[in-house]
Amino acid sequence: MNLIHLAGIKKFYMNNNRKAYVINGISLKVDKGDFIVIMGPSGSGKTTLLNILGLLTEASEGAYFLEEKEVETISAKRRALYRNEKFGYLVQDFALMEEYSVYDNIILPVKYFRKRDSRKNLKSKVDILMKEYGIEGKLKDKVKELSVGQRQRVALCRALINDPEIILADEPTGSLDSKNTEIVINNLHKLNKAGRTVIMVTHNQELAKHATKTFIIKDGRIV
Ligand SMILES: Nc1ncnc2c1ncn2[C@@H]1O[C@H](COP(=O)(O)OP(=O)(O)OP(=O)(O)O)[C@@H](O)[C@H]1O
Repeated sequence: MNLIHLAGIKKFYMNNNRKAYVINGISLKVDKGDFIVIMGPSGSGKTTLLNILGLLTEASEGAYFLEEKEVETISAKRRALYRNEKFGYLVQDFALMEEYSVYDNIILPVKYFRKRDSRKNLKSKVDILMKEYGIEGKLKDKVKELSVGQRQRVALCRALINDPEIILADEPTGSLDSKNTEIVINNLHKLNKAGRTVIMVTHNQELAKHATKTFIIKDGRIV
């Protein structure tokens, strides 16, 4: 069973009453345990594709099968649940809330979509993750007080708080020096080896060498 199957996906935005296609007929398959790398020039549609994969953006045409269920046929409510439970997101510059505590940043995905966790349960999940990534003791610190390395670990904890099967990473190393890039990549590899599927957009050719599949996108198509 494919974890993900995209069949002829297109996405357009209206520009002066005309359809401007940013994704123009992409078909691909992702298997459980894959480490997928998506590359391509700036503006080629990589982020849009990642957002479609992560159920953040709806495709305009084509079919998206998630575990063989066509996403279109899933109710909006269930889709939101899937989005939050199946996917963890890691983005460039981490998109953390600077003025908030580490704890509040990590639980953000839970806060928005899932109320089922008791406070105590949640706290213990956060503790386990923070320990795993060596930032225990930073729970109440504001993110703006942290180093780059600590921030990236907070971002990883946030991506993992719902124990997602799939990690979507959009240029997670884009703004990092080589040491921190290596740490992020090693962490993604560890998570992949532990059974999580990773889909990563990157400009860094070096990082593609670990991929199980690499897709090069140009003008909204796989080339
Ligand atoms: N909401 C939107 N409305 C209109 N056009 C959009 C929208 N979002 C993205 N685009 C356009 O879609 C194209 C693809 O954008 P996308 O961000 O997916 O590219 P990318 O390959 O990730 O680029 P980069 O490497 O620079 O981040 C761009 O031309 C962009 O301007």
